Amino acid sequence: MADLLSDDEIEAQLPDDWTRDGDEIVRTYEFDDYLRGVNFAQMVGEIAEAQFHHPEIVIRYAEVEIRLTSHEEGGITDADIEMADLIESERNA
Ligand SMILES: C[C@H](O)[C@H](O)[C@H]1CNC2=NC(N)=NC(=O)C2=N1
Repeated sequence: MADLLSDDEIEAQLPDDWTRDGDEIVRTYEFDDYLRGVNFAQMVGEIAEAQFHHPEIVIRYAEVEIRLTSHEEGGITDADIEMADLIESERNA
């Protein structure tokens, strides 16, 4: 079981454009159309399966919101930061 990160650790490790919302880290990505968002959500799902760490994904018209938390630990851990970093890498690939 991973350790919960401190407030300072979260602030220091949060990737650009991600924000903290209580026990979650969150980012909303914008797209030119709905299906690009759907395809992005599929890619995030594949990363989540590979990491066995699953975000909440909300697909809206031309935007996708990703929320990450570590349910078993009850807060934000390295696994959430790593997922955010991996999603950023894929989004910017
Ligand atoms: C049983 C438990 O759900 C699994 O061990 C994994 C699956 N994916 C997960 N995803 C997230 N975000 N947090 C978890 O604690 C988690 N646990």
